[in-house]
Amino acid sequence: MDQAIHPRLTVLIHPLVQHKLTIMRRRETSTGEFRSLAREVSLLMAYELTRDLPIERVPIDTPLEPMMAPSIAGKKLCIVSILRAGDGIASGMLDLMPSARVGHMGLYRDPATKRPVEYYLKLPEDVAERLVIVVDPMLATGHSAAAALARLKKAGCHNLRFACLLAVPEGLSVLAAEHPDVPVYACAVDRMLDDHAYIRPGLGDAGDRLFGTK
Ligand SMILES: O=P(O)(O)OC[C@H]1O[C@H](OP(=O)(O)OP(=O)(O)O)[C@H](O)[C@@H]1O
Ligand SMILES: O=c1cc[nH]c(=O)[nH]1
Ligand SMILES: [Mg+2]
Repeated sequence: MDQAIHPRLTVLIHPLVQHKLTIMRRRETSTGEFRSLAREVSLLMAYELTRDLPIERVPIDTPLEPMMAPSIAGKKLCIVSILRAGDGIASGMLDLMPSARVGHMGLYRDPATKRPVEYYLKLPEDVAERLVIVVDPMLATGHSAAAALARLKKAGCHNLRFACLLAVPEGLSVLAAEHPDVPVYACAVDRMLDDHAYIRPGLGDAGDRLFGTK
């Protein structure tokens, strides 16, 4: 059903992911717990997102004998965090992939127009040669993610993936229309957007919950 909205959507139905996400959604979950859970869920997401990375065999010596052992081929990947809430996802992914490069893109949603406004951009120089995982916990209208992906394509990136905690059909449709080539990973697809473009049932404002700003 969700794949009808976005043909390259993967929903992470693993019980650990779903259980942790439920705790994150709860109103009474504290900032500290929310942040730790975001990190744990993101590590699990990174495991799924990297399942198909190309492998090559390299010669190594074990203490007992030489062997040809599997190793990830090519340049390592780059995580691009959509500030500021994306940082809550990037940190968990970096726990699993500590040598990944990291780019930052500052986008905020104009409260009146609900459209993203770019206020910061810093990418690794060789970003175009890397697999780029764009992270932001919330895919709501989809315009922030679509703008981020468009900006990265303009910078020459052609191997892109987008990862979020929660998506809604509206945002998935925007990504399917504007970036059908980009696989999307989400932990859940929620019911709808409300009149303020918040995800329902959702988890509230991801940035505020991660950083305790409200
Ligand atoms: O799909 P969209 O409708 O574009 O909305 C999603 C965006 O809104 C949130 O960011 P926000 O503007 O609250 O910024 P913040 O991360 O600084 O809190 C969220 O983290 C996304 O970036
Ligand atoms: O529900 C939503 C929508 C956008 N941004 C959030 O943090 N939460
Ligand atoms: Mg916010």
